Amino acid sequence: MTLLRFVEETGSTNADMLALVEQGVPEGNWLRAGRQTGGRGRMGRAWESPVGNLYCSTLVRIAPGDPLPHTLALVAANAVHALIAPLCAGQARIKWPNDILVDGAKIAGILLERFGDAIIIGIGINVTHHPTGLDRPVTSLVAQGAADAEAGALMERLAQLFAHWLGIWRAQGLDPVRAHWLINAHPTGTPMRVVQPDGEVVEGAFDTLDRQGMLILRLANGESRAIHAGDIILT
Ligand SMILES: O=C(O)CCCC[C@@H]1SC[C@@H]2NC(=O)N[C@@H]21
Repeated sequence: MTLLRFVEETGSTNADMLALVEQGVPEGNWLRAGRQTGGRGRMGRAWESPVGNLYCSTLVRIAPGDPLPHTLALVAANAVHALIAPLCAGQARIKWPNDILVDGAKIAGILLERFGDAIIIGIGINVTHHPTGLDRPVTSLVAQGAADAEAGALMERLAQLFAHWLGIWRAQGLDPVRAHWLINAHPTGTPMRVVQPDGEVVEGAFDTLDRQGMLILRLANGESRAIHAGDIILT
């Protein structure tokens, strides 16, 4: 059963969900905040969180037989893409591992954090606002022409879409989730630069996503490189 909770303001819905997980909260719970004062992004970055955008977190308790936990990033990306794509004037695509871009500008981000058998999945969607002054293009649903988009209504639809893709991941495994992700991600051959967590930068072209959810990069010399973590810059 899905349970949606709302708070006007918090530090981070991921941090709050972590506290709920420690109290034993079951799967299916969602927490949404109107604004965050300490929103967390990937790679230790902050996530600007003014009123008007969607900030929410849920949890999945890993059960025996589940696919690899980190592949929940693909479940979340499929759900967020399905929510956003029909509302945007431009083309929405998934960027590995789990950003959603519209015509190359970031509109949503997903942050997975693990606590014991629980994976916390935090989702931020730019609805009415997007940050300015970044070194990368960003956009929002309103900037994409979805003038009526509203965070609360989006939250309900997102919870349904996430439950749908989680059910497929559990019942059928990663393959159908991966296949759908590939249809909606950057096409094979897309040039990209990968900044790995240790700072190493690798240039290449997107080849595919392997069955562990790793990005397979084709290097200029024809070799393949499997990337398990990093920041992707489309070049
Ligand atoms: O860097 C990214 O792309 C991931 C951003 C994730 C932001 C969301 S907003 C709701 C949840 N709470 C957080 O503190 N972060 C995530």
